[in-house]
Amino acid sequence: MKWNRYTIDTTTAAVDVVSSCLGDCGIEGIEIEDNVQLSQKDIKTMFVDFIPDLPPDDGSARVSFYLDADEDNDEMLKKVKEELEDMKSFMDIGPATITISQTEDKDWINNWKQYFHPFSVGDLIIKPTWEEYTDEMKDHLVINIDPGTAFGTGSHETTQLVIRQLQKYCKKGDKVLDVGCGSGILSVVAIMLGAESALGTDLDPNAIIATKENAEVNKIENGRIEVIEGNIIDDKAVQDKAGYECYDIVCANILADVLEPLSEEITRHMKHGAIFMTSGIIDMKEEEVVNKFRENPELEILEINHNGEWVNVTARRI
Ligand SMILES: C[S@@+](CC[C@H](N)C(=O)[O-])C[C@H]1O[C@@H](n2cnc3c(N)ncnc32)[C@H](O)[C@@H]1O
Repeated sequence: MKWNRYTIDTTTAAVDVVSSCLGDCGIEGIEIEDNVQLSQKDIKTMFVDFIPDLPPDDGSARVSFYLDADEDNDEMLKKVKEELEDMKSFMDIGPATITISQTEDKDWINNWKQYFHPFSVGDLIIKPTWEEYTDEMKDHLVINIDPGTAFGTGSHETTQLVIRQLQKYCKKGDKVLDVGCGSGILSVVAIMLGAESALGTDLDPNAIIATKENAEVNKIENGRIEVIEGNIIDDKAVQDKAGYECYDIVCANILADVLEPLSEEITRHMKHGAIFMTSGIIDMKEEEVVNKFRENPELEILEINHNGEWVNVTARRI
């Protein structure tokens, strides 16, 4: 589907007013671009793979909206222009010029790919599926990843914290449960490190698709990576499918609010002595999560590691 993208040149001070004027015209869904750096507080509460470097903030901003390119946009555009003109008599909204460009859905979905390039975590190299193998990769374990619209290129600190724990604890023949598998990256890494099988679970149907595709692209034999859509914390059907007392390793890179109830449920699925490696915990929640883990008498905390603001807690089932 083709869209016309209309971009209004305005100022950071007027962004809210311009956005609400678009809402009044009946436009749903806008995009705001400015060069205001994210605060540390913003960054801490976001779960994003890439934070772009921005040029200096010059006070300018752009507000864009999208209209179906196959429809007549003239009437809506006239309405928007009239609203902007009205507003100009009340406050400075910058030039308020409107420029048009065309775009397609797939551009929005694939835009992030320009930032994703091969990188290493310890000895392991993580490579986007669309990039070529190079000579430097030949003595390394290389995994190919295309997360699609799921989370998990491997470049996020939280994913890397778990990958390092897998490198430390994953043994040949292990059975792995990957709760919140996203792109399936942790399951693929576990298999590459010698695990016998990995079961991924996720609430997001796109994660289920991405995990299957990433298993295939890494030439992992059928059946070694399986996936279930659903919530192991409170869905009996998912719990039964996953099975009990059968995993050597459970990895879960999910936010603290999910890990806390998960820490009550998960030991039933783990063998005695199995390892529970978690990440996705922002540092301000570390103490809360650690205390919650300590409430489960079957969990013994082995390690706490940090990467930037993110925390990994690794525990063992007694
Ligand atoms: C930060 S991503 C981690 C993806 C990947 N495992 C990684 O380490 O890069 C968290 C994933 O957990 C999923 N998720 C959130 N709550 C969940 C739950 N209760 N059960 C299963 N998956 C969940 C999200 O849909 C998301 O795909």
